[in-house]
Amino acid sequence: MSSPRILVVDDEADLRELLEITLLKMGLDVDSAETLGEARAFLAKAEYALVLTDMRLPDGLGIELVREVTALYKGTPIAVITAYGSAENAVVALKAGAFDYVTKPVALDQLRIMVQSALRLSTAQGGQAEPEAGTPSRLIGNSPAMQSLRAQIGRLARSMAPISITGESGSGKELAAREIHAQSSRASKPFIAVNCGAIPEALMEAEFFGYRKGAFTGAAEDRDGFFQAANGGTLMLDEVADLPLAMQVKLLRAIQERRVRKIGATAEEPVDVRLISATHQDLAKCVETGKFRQDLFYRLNVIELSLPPLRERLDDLGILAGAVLDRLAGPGQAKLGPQVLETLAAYSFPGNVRELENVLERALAFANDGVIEVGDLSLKSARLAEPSAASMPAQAPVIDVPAPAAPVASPMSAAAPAGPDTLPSNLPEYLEQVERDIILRALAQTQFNRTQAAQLLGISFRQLRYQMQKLDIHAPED
Ligand SMILES: Nc1ncnc2c1ncn2[C@@H]1O[C@H](COP(=O)(O)OP(=O)(O)OP(=O)(O)O)[C@@H](O)[C@H]1O
Repeated sequence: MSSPRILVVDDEADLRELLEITLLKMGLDVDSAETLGEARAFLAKAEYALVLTDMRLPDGLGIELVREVTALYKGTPIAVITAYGSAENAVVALKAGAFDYVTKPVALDQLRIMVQSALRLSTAQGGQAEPEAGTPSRLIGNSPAMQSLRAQIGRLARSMAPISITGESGSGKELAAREIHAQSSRASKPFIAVNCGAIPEALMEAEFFGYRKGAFTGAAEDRDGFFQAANGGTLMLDEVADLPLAMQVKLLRAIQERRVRKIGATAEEPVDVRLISATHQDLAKCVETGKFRQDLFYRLNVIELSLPPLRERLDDLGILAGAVLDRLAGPGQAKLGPQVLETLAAYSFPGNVRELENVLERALAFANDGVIEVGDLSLKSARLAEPSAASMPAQAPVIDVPAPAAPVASPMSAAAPAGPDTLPSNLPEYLEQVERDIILRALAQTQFNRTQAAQLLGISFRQLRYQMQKLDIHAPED
């Protein structure tokens, strides 16, 4: 069997030679072109497992080749070599469909990592441009929005370009990120999702980059961070807008250098991580208000993937509800009674698919013989959707379900001040009690619907879940 063949396109003889030698040593066959014209001639004659092109060539720009290869040789990944610090070129190339990039001076360890990743792509998918038709997706739904989303994911899975996923809370951002990873050549490596809003600022650097034994008090042994844990795979930065500015600087550096340094280590180590970020906030607005760095935004936001809210794809309600019930009760064991789907379609689902899951889980607990009736639903009447010809029954029903007994906030203990002028005797304990009290009140108000409680409190579902775990708050049936 012949070795995979790589096409190198560069007019600088020294660099070309270095690339050729490195690739040959990896057991690969190499063709070299000095110009776009020569590269086109090679491409017309042979199939390549990777094209690696410089950006400036005597007869044009490498980006032209990126566009041509992306359009004409769909199964062939193309990567570009960009000048150091030229984030713009790298981002433009990735947007145009480049698989990846390396910066000059070319670090050979990074080059090898990139080439291996391109080779995995051609072996994993046999050089196909799209994932095989019929591959089951985790993202359920047949609405046009979901079909287009799945097609985009299929294309995005084939590149290293950082993706920024936007969408309301619970709309499936993490699920989409997992799907991209699962369809990529990185699927056999880890997918690590990090909730940036849930990590205390003081621990962030250690959590992201790891530390060496003895780096600080309590560092009893070497520990990897998220970047090392996700090496070869995908790192999802969820709620990325919550990253403090100091951490944004460090993250930007790690992305630019593709290297990280553990706290207490002297040397940096290369990391091969595909980044996916997600937020339910408007990141561009965060840049305007100075909360998020422009340069990091530019690096993370190379490709945008936007998830539609559930209320904009109500056609999917039936299939989603069916899948959720099958998962909760076993296949075919539970179903929706008359008018339930219409009732659900009249609700605006601010918490999206997650809220649908919560609503059905709760309803199933009230349901007789696995048949959910309208009365088993506990939807907030205030949140019913604006009427829309497609989805609304004539009258939006108002459903009031008695709240199951939710724990009631306990009175403040001795840590609390006796009056407005007295100070608490133990501030952390006091603050914890205040937080617990507020969370419990929000949960009681929403009949323990965590999605709605998080909304009431203006925090994300994950933040609420994290705080509940921290404060040891459980749902009544837990
Ligand atoms: N299209 C879908 N098909 C099936 N399940 C879905 C879909 N979209 C979301 N879900 C389910 O909804 C729940 C929430 O999804 P996910 O955690 O991906 O949302 P998110 O947008 O990342 O939420 P958050 O903004 O709170 O982090 C999960 O249980 C997920 O499996």
